[in-house]
Amino acid sequence: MKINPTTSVPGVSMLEKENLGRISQIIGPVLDVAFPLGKMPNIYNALVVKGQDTAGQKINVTCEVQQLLGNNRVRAVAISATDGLTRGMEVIDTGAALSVPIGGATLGRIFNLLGEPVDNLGPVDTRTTSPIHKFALAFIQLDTKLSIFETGIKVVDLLALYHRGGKIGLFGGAWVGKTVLIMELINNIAKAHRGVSVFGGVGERTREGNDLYMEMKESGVINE
Ligand SMILES: Nc1ncnc2c1ncn2[C@@H]1O[C@H](COP(=O)(O)OP(=O)(O)OP(=O)(O)O)[C@@H](O)[C@H]1O
Repeated sequence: MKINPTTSVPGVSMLEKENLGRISQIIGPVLDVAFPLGKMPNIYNALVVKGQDTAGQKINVTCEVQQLLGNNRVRAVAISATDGLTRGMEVIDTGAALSVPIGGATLGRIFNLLGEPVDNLGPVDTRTTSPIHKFALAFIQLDTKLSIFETGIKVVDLLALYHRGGKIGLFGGAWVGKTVLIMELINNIAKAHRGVSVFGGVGERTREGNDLYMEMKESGVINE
């Protein structure tokens, strides 16, 4: 059974309660969690830490299992800050990878990595969700007719074509224009199509993510 940690509110379902672990080590964003014998979560499962820090503030941190360490321990990476987490805290295995909303309702919206809207434009229809880790399509399912995904950026469309339905990464040295290029892509694609859905990654916590967020705010792509 798949559970979307972002939609399993309020509280935690009984199924989630069944598989509880405890934090055994925290190093920055990396958590080691010990689970009962025979109840190890799978790699990529989402774990949720809910509790209170020493100041009484509520904590709700989602992590993703990256490694099985042996001795019933897993190593997970937190998707948000781990401030306030302490050893011994309860960790819930949600039994599934993180899922995010997909489909028409997501167009023109901006989400964090948990699939929660961060553009203050209200809730999004979360009936159709998809896990963030999936197997790639089989060759026979792929469209054999290649087509170009036009970006409207001349140098890209001419020299480094994007394949429709493919994935792209943007790598470059410091201050060479990665953020500007991403902004331009978002802007052109949103105008050319019905909109664009933006899912933030761990970068949300980095200066890169903040730059992007601020620029989108200034250019009116998001309202806040
Ligand atoms: N095509 C361009 N022509 C002129 N200036 C540009 C161009 N692209 C980006 N810049 C300028 O270069 C600077 C760096 O751009 P940007 O922030 O997009 O780089 P970055 O690669 O994302 O940087 P960082 O590695 O620090 O995240 C900015 O001042 C931006 O306005």
